[in-house]
Amino acid sequence: MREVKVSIFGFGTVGRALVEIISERPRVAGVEIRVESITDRSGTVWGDFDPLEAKEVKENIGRISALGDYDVYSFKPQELVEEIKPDILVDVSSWDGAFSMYEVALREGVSVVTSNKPPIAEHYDKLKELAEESKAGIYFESTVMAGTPIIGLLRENLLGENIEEILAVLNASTTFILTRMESGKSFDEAFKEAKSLGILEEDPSKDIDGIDAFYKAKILHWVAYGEPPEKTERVGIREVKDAKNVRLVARVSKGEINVKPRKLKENSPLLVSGVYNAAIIRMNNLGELVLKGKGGGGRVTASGVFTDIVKAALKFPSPR
Ligand SMILES: NC(=O)c1ccc[n+]([C@@H]2O[C@H](COP(=O)([O-])OP(=O)(O)OC[C@H]3O[C@@H](n4cnc5c(N)ncnc54)[C@H](O)[C@@H]3O)[C@@H](O)[C@H]2O)c1
Ligand SMILES: N[C@@H](CCO)C(=O)O
Ligand code: NA
Repeated sequence: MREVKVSIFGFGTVGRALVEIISERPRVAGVEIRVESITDRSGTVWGDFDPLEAKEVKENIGRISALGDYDVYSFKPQELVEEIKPDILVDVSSWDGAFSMYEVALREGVSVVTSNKPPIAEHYDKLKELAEESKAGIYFESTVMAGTPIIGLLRENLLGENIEEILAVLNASTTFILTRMESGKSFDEAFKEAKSLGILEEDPSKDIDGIDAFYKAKILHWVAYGEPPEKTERVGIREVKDAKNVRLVARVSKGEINVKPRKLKENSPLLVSGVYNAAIIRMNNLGELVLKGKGGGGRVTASGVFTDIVKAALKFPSPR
């Protein structure tokens, strides 16, 4: 059994769901996962604490520093890796600037697992280079479609294909809002309901204005083509009046991404509802491949993060 020490950065909806799944499945595929530290904005707990007790304290008191009987450290994010030296850094925070922390981790040979999109969307080439230099890995399944495995599908498979186009509904919050508006709810009523599901970003304008879907489309472009897009367009859902069969659709093709509301045909695989995402991948040999699955929610996202932790522990290669 190979024990891996993980440092969890961020302890919100996804981070707390992750410690639940780790407690349910501590040993998988010859890997034993040990939570070495957990960080939120109030500090870092490190050592022989019970992650489920930390989850209770976070949920009841709101900050992990209230976990009594354990030392609480106030590491800067970069210090965290240098002091704790985990095997794997798991970022489940909403810190857009987390790239600087990943850079330190990868240079130290610490693999990075993340569900946080901006660092991957804005710095994929540099992160890949750092990972290759230090024989660490960068894994980000849950940045796109949460635990639904579109990233693994593209990074580890389809290597004989030209990816001609990807059309996808990648944001669960706007799908939820649009489907509630279809059934007669106002935008504001639907927005409030989405908030209660725990799928909205810490800054919900990222969902509404298409920024979250745009980050995800950019990540798909990086993985499919190994470069950033030159041509981009982004329109959110604030101006949608008739929501019937409308979804926020991302289109990715070589050199170009756009995100905008589109009215879909009744039989379109993209006409998803609730927290479901869907993607149509068009290729030269395989033709059309459709992937549909949940794209939001704490455990849905933590599931993809968990798989990436095991892949990182096994030093799973990612050709793309
Ligand atoms: N919830 C989902 O369905 C889902 C799905 C896919 C990806 N994600 C992504 O996963 C990440 C976590 O999502 P969530 O739903 O748990 O969000 P959340 O808002 O519930 O939790 C984010 C946590 O990060 C913490 N944080 C932010 N900046 C920090 C910093 N500088 N230092 C320490 N802690 C910091 C916040 O305090 C918060 O506790 C986000 O990047 C989100 O975009 C979420
Ligand atoms: N806010 C995001 C969470 C999943 O990335 C969404 O609604 O899809
Ligand atoms: Na995914």
